[in-house]
Amino acid sequence: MLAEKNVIRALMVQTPSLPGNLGRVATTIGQIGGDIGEIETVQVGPTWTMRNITVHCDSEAHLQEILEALTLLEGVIIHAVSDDVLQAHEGGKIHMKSRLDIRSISDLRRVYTPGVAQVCREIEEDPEKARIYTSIGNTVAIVTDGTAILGLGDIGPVAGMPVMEGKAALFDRFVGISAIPILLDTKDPDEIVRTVKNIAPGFGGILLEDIGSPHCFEVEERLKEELNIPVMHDDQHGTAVVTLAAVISACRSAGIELKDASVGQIGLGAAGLAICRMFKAYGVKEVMGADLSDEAKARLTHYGGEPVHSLTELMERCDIVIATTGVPGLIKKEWIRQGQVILSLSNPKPEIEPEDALEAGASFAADGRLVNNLLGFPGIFRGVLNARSTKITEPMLTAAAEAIAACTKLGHLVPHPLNQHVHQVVSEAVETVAHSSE
Ligand SMILES: NC(=O)C1=CN([C@@H]2O[C@H](COP(=O)(O)OP(=O)(O)OC[C@H]3O[C@@H](n4cnc5c(N)ncnc54)[C@H](O)[C@@H]3O)[C@@H](O)[C@H]2O)C=CC1
Ligand SMILES: CC(=O)C(=O)O
Ligand SMILES: [Mg+2]
Repeated sequence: MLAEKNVIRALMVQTPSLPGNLGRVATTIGQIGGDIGEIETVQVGPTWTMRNITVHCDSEAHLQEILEALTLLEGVIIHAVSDDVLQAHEGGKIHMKSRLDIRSISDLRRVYTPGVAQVCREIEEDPEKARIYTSIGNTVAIVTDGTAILGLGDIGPVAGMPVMEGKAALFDRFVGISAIPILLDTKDPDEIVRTVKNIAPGFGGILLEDIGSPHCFEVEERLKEELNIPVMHDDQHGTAVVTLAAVISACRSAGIELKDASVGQIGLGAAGLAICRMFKAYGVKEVMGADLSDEAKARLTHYGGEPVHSLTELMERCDIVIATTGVPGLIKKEWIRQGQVILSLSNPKPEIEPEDALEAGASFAADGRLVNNLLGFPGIFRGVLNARSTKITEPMLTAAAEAIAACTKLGHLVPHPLNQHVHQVVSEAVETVAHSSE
């Protein structure tokens, strides 16, 4: 089984400035099974070169093995080893910035008092003008109660903040939306709904994130009903959109008719139930599901899916298997059938490593790093905010999934997430549906 390379370190490495020396370092790292990420030249001396090399290792012991091997190389000096991920998080990942420069007294009077009072009056007379004269229409609240942070479970909202900051950074990077994490010190659905309603005037939309099931279902439904701005639980619908897109692409490459295929979902929580609902709504006839909870299985039945008794039954019967349980290593290699599509989407660790699934005979396999809701939520919100839509509807989500699939290369499951084009096409697809239903 291939290990997971979850230990990421930046090595400050000095080598002689002669051809082949970087090659010696890279070969040594590779021979011991380390994966090289970024290489940055930070300083060039008279006879030496200093580089920052990011290395992905299986464990601390594996890292030590690599360091020891490097120190045996003649002329190579390791000056520092730092934790790249922790370092990137120092001080947090986001920061609210002024769009206007404030240098003179007249700037001050225009941006702040007394000038600002005139703008307040305009908005008081016509609240719609808040869309023009404030950032509200381009701002999304990322709301969590910390109860299902990735697959780490109920670790609380503050421990979940790095995820929320990450989502905010992605909103900014991909679609220019300003997003603000809101951490809730309550898990009570009534209180969550009341709090989100009370803060909603400051936002153009609400992204619910990592709120556990089953209370996430009630919270989202009530907020959608009671607010006149778009609300979406990312773990449900963002994930369902990207999963459907990946499966459409897999079927296209494998020449399978998706609607006639049997789809099996392991884990019927927030992500899993929404995936089943989306496949049913897309016209897939056979959608099966497994969960430890009888209530979760009853919800699947309510939406037209078929609960199965065991994971092995599901693995035997389904052409396409998706897992969102948060349980690493849940799917055994020996359960995989030749040609199956296996999407083990739990973060930070999947139910089966894609390499293992492929080795066991899967035709396509991916984990939650690749098939990730980051391909969906930025464009979906850009689209509804552009259209000034008050809802995110099922046809919009289907259009988003089809847009992602349409810009996926044959043989791939999804487009590269850093490809700006995918976020733009999702946004355009959602906006088009929003305008057509006005
Ligand atoms: N790749 C992506 O874009 C996304 C991945 N996820 C991942 O999916 C996982 C679950 O997230 P949520 O649905 O929000 O959590 P959740 O807590 O709502 O759902 C998890 C479900 O899995 C079930 N489960 C747990 N162990 C099981 C087992 N051994 N067999 C069958 N069912 C089992 C639970 O009963 C529960 O219904 C997390 O690891 C999360 O990171 C979630 C959203 C997006
Ligand atoms: C990607 C994501 O939203 C999750 O794993 O919870
Ligand atoms: Mg999430």
